[in-house]
Amino acid sequence: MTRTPVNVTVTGAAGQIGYALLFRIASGQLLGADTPVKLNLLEIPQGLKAAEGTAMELDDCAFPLLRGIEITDDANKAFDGANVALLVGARPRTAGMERGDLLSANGGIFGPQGKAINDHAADDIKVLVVGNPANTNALIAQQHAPDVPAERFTAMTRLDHNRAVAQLAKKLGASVDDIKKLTIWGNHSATQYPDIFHAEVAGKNAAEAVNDEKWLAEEFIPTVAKRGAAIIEARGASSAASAANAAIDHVHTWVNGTPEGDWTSMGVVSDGSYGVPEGIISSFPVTTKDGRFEIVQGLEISDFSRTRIDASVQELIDERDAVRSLGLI
Ligand SMILES: NC(=O)C1=CN([C@@H]2O[C@H](COP(=O)(O)OP(=O)(O)OC[C@H]3O[C@@H](n4cnc5c(N)ncnc54)[C@H](O)[C@@H]3O)[C@@H](O)[C@H]2O)C=CC1
Ligand SMILES: O=C([O-])CC(=O)C(=O)O
Repeated sequence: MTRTPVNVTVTGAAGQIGYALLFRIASGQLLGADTPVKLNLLEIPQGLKAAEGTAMELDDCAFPLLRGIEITDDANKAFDGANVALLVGARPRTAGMERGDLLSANGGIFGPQGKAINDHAADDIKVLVVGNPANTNALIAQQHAPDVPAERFTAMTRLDHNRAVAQLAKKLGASVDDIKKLTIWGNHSATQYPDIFHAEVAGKNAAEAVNDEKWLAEEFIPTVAKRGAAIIEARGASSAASAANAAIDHVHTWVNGTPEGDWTSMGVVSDGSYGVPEGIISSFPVTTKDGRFEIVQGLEISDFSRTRIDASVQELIDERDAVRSLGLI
């Protein structure tokens, strides 16, 4: 435990995901039990006091791995020397807000944060964007960081992945551990496509084990894709603990690797694989090793899957075109 601490920057630290996330990072669940961390918390001025309160509680946990907490409303300071950045803070959609307004408001956040990462983060920076619309916010940040390799900007679809694993396990009476190689394609939105055609349950093909295309089309896919809205409806607030858990999983897997015989889902910059236009940030099946990821190649895509992947990718293209026409990238 004599290692230099890893600098982890969290934006939106005083929000509900932040509250569910910071204690887990500080306890070692993000980077491992032998990796000390230093937390840099970025908030807007109105959020600073609540972030101070969370920092007091972090102190009170006496986490052995936590080597310091800085709180600021200045992105240049927050990302200074950052090795890992979790961009959680975003402008939520409020009543009467059009999509263009939402994209503009978030462009005003993720553009400057991307530039601050470009100018101040450590050379090995890894960025996860959680704040919605996550894929396009990640694209905006990436486009403002020309000196950072594009593949270091990722968007979170791990919550969707975990939701899909849980639903599939429930349907088959299997354990979540038995489910492998499930994929979320496309956007973190209601158009996402959770794909079980290459998934395995205890070594057998999951789609064959389910053998029920009606359940797939009418229950499984909509349940996973609309789970965020269902949580808001039930809880009166959006997913927070499960979103924080997925953020931990995403970074942990990116840093430590996917197990042999499995993959995960991450929103990553497309290299043109599977007909997804180069440059947009779309969810793909990926394997990770030594802090790098690779898009899984060579999967056969059925017509059922193709239509759904294309629809979600089209939404990402439309979002990219909208932020382009607003001058945000
Ligand atoms: N990708 C995914 O799977 C999921 C994404 N989300 C998204 O995560 C985001 C955060 O969710 P919650 O924590 O529940 O929201 P929240 O509203 O509780 O917290 C957001 C925090 O961000 C702060 N913030 C706003 N602008 C900021 C800026 N420019 N810099 C730093 N901080 C800023 C706010 O002051 C607030 O404390 C939302 O956009 C939500 O839609 C939520 C669940 C899943
Ligand atoms: O819709 C939201 O704000 C929350 C969200 O992304 C999710 O739960 O998947």
